[in-house]
Amino acid sequence: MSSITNSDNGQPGEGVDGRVDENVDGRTDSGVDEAVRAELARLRDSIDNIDAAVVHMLAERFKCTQQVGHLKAEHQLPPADPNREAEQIARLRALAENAKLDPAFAEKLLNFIIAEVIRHHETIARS
Ligand SMILES: O=C(O)C(=O)C[C@]1(C(=O)O)C=C[C@@H](O)C=C1
Repeated sequence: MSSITNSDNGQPGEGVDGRVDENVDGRTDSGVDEAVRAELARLRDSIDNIDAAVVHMLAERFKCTQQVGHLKAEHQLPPADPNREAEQIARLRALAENAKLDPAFAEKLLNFIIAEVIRHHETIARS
């Protein structure tokens, strides 16, 4: 091994300074360029933050829809409201287009979430 950051045990992994072993050509022993590894790690940090935000936003959305579910059950309203859904889909598709996100994907995602909400509403109505 020709590490330039690790002076000790000859094993791949972190060097004494906490950096990943890097060979003289800037590659780790696994063959990944150090700059590529660092860029991948930076992007994955952002992805992890975004995924956490998505989870928190979804949790807040489901808190609202649970309240809607109770309101609907108390007032004998049907779990699904297709007119409302059509408005939401049209709105979300427009938002997606503006944001350069595939509108078909945005629609599928919303339908997936709403299907789960309707399932929750039906459970609440039965209880
Ligand atoms: O707005 C409602 O009536 C809801 O029950 C919420 C919701 C949604 O998740 O946005 C879910 C089911 C309905 O078909 C429409 C919308």
